[in-house]
Amino acid sequence: MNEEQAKKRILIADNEPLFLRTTGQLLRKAGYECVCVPDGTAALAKLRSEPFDLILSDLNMPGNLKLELLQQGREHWPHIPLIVVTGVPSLPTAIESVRLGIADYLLKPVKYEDLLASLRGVLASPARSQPGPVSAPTDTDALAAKFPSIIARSGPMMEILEIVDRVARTDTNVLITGESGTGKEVVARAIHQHSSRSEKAFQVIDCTAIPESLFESVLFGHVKGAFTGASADRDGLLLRSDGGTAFFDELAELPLASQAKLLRAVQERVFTPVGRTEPVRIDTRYICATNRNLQEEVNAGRFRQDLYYRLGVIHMELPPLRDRGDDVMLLAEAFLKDLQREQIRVHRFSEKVIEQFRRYRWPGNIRELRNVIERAVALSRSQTVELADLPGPVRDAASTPSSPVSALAEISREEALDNADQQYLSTLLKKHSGNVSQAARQAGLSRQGMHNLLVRHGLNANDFRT
Ligand SMILES: Nc1ncnc2c1ncn2[C@@H]1O[C@H](COP(=O)(O)OP(=O)(O)OP(=O)(O)O)[C@@H](O)[C@H]1O
Repeated sequence: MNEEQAKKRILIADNEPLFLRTTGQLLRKAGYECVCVPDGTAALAKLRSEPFDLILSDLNMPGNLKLELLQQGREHWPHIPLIVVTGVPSLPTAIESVRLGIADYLLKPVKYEDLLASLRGVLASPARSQPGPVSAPTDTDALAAKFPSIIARSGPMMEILEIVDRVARTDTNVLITGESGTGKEVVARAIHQHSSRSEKAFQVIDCTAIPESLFESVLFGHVKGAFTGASADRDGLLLRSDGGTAFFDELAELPLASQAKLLRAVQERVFTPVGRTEPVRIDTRYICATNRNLQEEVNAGRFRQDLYYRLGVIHMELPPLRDRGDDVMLLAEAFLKDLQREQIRVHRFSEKVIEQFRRYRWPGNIRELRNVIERAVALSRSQTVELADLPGPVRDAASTPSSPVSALAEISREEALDNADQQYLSTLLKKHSGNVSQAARQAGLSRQGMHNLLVRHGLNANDFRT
């Protein structure tokens, strides 16, 4: 038994007798002192009469059906970190728990190792595990001003900003989903910048850029001589996020074997560099992003459920730009203003352009909007962006298609080539079932080059997946 643990007193509240008994026994064996109670009311009574270092609480139990234990616990004993264990995950309660400043949120059945890892992590970082309850939601202007990097005013985005505001104050792992170009990385950075980890690194880890065979070495590092070519000790990407945030982009692309290795680092908060035997302890918050539906990936056996639960404690789905109402014009004006620093002569959009911006469906979302505006500003011959400065798909959105011959007669050579390019890319993506890397290889382009072309033509590789 370790001295440190022997001093820690844990209050366990759960109305499942079996869970209560076994958890109490296991944690006592691990050296903790445990007090077990069957409901929220008994837990509050214990808190009033005895000192505790941590509360482990069920969500759905008598005396906590309206989150009384969580609310009063955080209000009267904000110094005692609280871990929630629930059998019924639900977004509203997860968000509400986060709002109240809970330190971790675990799903039943909880593996004993996961529980221990969570307890140790929370007890080891007291300053961050007690973010305290969050004040009432601020008004729209104040919220928008708080996150200047996220330009938004629409209802769906204000809800997102509220969640960003809340989760930034906790250490909970966050999964951000949404179509390509909806701002997942922008949101992840905002969470980091407003968190207690903001002084430390925000480390981007692009899951598509790490070959499966090098995953451990790239992520965890290696020692000199660990394998052929390892000529010196090298730290991995994960270590750079120690004390800060690791942002795993395109998480769903991670092969299953790599997922298993990542799971250990996430749940046990340790990893072992290649060629070493001693594990390294790490204090990282995970924010992950993907444009796939991770639950579907789990159902299809392509993504580990345990990792999904660990990383997706809070799940935020970013709305596509077409569902953000007039945010499209807010963003367009902001991008135009940005560009004016270099291109002072263009400073407004014509009425018809504004109409098309509102009508077009923006499959490449905000990234596409930005590219369209950059292109238009470069092409524009006056102070106003006109329809002719927009690429074909945006200009023609929702207009009745004319016959190919008359359509061709109306457009410039550049546009005709543009259209042919778009058709070529569609055929290529169809052939490779939406696999951008394969399509890029056949076209003799880099993956990024292909990605840029797709955005320019308003194509989404996901639409070609089979
Ligand atoms: N709300 C926003 N306000 C201002 N700029 C934004 C906003 N959302 C996204 N952007 C800009 O749009 C571009 C794409 O954003 P980002 O890379 O965060 O999207 P993403 O969803 O992570 O894309 P992908 O899925 O392709 O990785 C970036 O240039 C970013 O700065």
